[in-house]
Amino acid sequence: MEPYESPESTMKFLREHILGRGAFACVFGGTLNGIPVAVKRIQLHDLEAEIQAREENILKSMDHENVLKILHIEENEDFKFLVLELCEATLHDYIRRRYVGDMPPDPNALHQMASGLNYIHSKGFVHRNVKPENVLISAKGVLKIADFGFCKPFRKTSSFSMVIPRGNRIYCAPEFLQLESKTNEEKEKINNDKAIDIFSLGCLFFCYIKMGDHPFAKPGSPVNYTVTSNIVHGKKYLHLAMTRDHYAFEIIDGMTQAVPEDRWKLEMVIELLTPRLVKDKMNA
Ligand SMILES: Nc1ncnc2c1ncn2[C@@H]1O[C@H](COP(=O)(O)OP(=O)(O)OP(=O)(O)O)[C@@H](O)[C@H]1O
Repeated sequence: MEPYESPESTMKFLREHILGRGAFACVFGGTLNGIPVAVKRIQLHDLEAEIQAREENILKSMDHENVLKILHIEENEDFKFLVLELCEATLHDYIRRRYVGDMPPDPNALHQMASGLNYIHSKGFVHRNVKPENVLISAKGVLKIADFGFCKPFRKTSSFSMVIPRGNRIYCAPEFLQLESKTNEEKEKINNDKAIDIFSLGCLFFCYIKMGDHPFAKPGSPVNYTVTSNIVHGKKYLHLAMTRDHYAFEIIDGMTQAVPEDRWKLEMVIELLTPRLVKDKMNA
């Protein structure tokens, strides 16, 4: 098949070279100025203009090692193309053991994810869809938070959709899962709160260390829809799957507190994941 060649730039990709698919996009391997890149192709009529613009504007404003970079944007009458730095795999692939390339040591991987998310928060955004599929792994084994389709500026009261990301909800905070039953004012507060991302990242940390397990799934039972019910009812099984003296126990427990105000702040998580403090904890 002929490659897609942009009429306005040096972007090229092969339609059969698919790196992944999401609910709204197909991602292809391609090149820009001869350099390998990922091209995220979004069907224009599939998405409201506001959502399309949101992802590209947010990505353009980000510059951090642990946040996926956007290199170029263009569109034709049918599609928008977001040209992104190329990664090798997602954390989902790693957990499923489909990716066996370079990875940082576990505490450093957690540190990288927390640093990327903290940067996103520092720029005034809540990501709202932190899950293994949305953390990418670069060829050098650097972790990058990606997919800003549900990301939202906080503090801004807006007509922003209150919809919970579709698909897998097992990383959603309890207050986020119960959004439908809330008043508009409560919905606004929850959607604006960085604490929903911190809860998701806490679940993701556990899933990463335990290669697919979930802190709200009974050890040995499948990680399925019962997890969301356990999250809502505060049934956490962390202590059955990880010893209390594990360097990450307190951190994950703190990040997955039921009450948003009680959840640990990312600054504290990042500090406790510095190599010196992890070493002290491991030697204690
Ligand atoms: N920069 C990249 N490098 C390599 N693969 C990528 C890259 N970006 C995305 N992918 C692959 O494409 C998949 C879909 O991408 P993405 O999550 O951005 O699409 P989406 O439609 O916004 O997804 P969602 O359904 O989560 O909203 C990812 O899970 C990953 O496998």
